[in-house]
Order: sequence, then C-alpha cells, then structure tokens
Amino acid sequence: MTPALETRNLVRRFGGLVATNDVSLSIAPGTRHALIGPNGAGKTTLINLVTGVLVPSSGSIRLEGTDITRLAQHKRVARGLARTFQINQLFNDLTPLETIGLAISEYQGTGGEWWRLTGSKQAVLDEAADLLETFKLADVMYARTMTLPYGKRRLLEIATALACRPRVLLLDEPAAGVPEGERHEIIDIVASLPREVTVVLIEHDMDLVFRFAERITVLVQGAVFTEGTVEEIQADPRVREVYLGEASE
Ligand SMILES: Nc1ncnc2c1ncn2[C@@H]1O[C@H](COP(=O)(O)OP(=O)(O)OP(=O)(O)O)[C@@H](O)[C@H]1O
Repeated sequence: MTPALETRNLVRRFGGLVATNDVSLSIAPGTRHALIGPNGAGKTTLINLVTGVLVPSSGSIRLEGTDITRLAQHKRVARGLARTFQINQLFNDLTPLETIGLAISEYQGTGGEWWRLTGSKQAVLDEAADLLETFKLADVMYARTMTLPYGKRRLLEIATALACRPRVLLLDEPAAGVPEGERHEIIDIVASLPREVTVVLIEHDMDLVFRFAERITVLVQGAVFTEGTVEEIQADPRVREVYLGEASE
C-alpha cells in the first residue's frame, strides 16, 4: 500500500549542525504515529521539512506517493497535509464558530465572502457544527476565543486544521500547556478521528504517547534511533536510556 507520508534520506543542516540526519520514514494510511525523542532531537525540524516551512539540504518527501519536496506550503495543504503549531495561533476576537467557518470558507476558496455572508451558508455552517461537535466545542461556539479555557483553545486549533480536510495531520505537542486533567481528552479526540486521516503526533508526555500511538519513531540527534509498536518501544531498554530515563529525571 502506498504510504500516506514518506521521507527518504532526508537531511537538514543548520551550518555545522545536522538537525535532520538521513531520516527515512514510512507512515501507512490511517496510522496514529508518534514522533518522540529528547529535547533538540530534531522533531520540529522534521515537521517543518514535511510541511515546507524549511527546505531540506537533501533527500525527498512524498505525500500519498507524490513527491512534494519542492512544493510551496499552501500547495501541500491543498494536497491534504495540515498541521498545528506548538504556539497558540488563533484569532482571539473571533468565536469558535466564526474561526471554523472562516477556515472552511478559505479552504473552499470563498474566504473573502465569509464576512459578508456570515451565517448564511448552510453547508459551511453544517460542516462547522460537525467539527465543533467532534471537538467538544459546541457549547462554547458563540464565546470569544480569548475567554475559552486553554484546553478548549487547543482543541479549536486542531479543529481549524481539520477544516482543511487533511488526509495527513501533523500535531506538534497539541496538549502542551494544558492542565493535566484535560490532556487525555485532547489526545483521545485526535485518536478517534476518522481513519481517513493519518495522524503524526510530536509529544513529550509518554503517558499520552502510549495512549495514542500505534507506531512510534524515536529520533536522537536528528537520526532515527528506532521505530516500532508501542509494546516494542516500551520494552526497548535503549529507548529507556536515551529518552524515558531522561524524562523521569
Ligand atoms: N532555525 C534554526 N537554526 C539553527 N539551528 C536550529 C534551527 N532550528 C532548529 N535548530 C537546531 O536543530 C536541532 C533540532 O531542533 P528541533 O527544534 O527540531 O528539536 P526538537 O526535537 O523539536 O526539540 P524540542 O523537543 O526541544 O522541541 C537543535 O539543536 C536546534 O537548536
């Protein structure tokens, strides 16, 4: 089966530092895949290469079999690749309904009209309502985003990425900064998205990683250290040494 996402011998240098070192990954369609590794291992750099924020020094990237290595960021989005960022990047003055409605309209190429026709496009409203329901935001859909609890804002970020109807969704620490009790909810909602969406998650919290992932890639110093199922990674003493040991210090 053609992988949903693939990198081949991907390299990215920053001066003398090799932040991504010959990374070859193959992620099957529908998988919940986690990318872990100690601080500075190159996780965010890898996501930045895949999404087109950074240009690789060498190597290639394929989305559903098509080479996207040189494609502009927005064209990757149009081909089904979406991401969220580590930092909150929402419009604080809009409501969740307006935010999602705008994202759906943008994706459909009618973003400019959204402001004039607010609330008048039933198809957009229906799709927005579905997403707000899935992300447990229906009860706050008319509230200003700035008034929402942080966990709800993070859910809104992911729902906004979903509005672009991605087939591959990349999440960079989506539960970072969220209180302990709400972190599971975010990860569980993401894990239960339809299988048409392949999800790649960067996460430091091992409890969340093991709860979410079917496969895990461990990066160390820019290179793939090992890859396997949750059980394999949990049982690998070398991983414990480089990562889990560090995390429990
Ligand atoms: N724009 C840049 N210029 C120079 N060096 C960079 C740049 N971006 C990242 N690096 C370096 O590349 C290495 C990998 O960084 P990266 O942020 O990808 O790691 P990470 O695994 O995401 O780390 P963390 O878990 O701390 O977020 C680090 O040594 C970092 O300092």
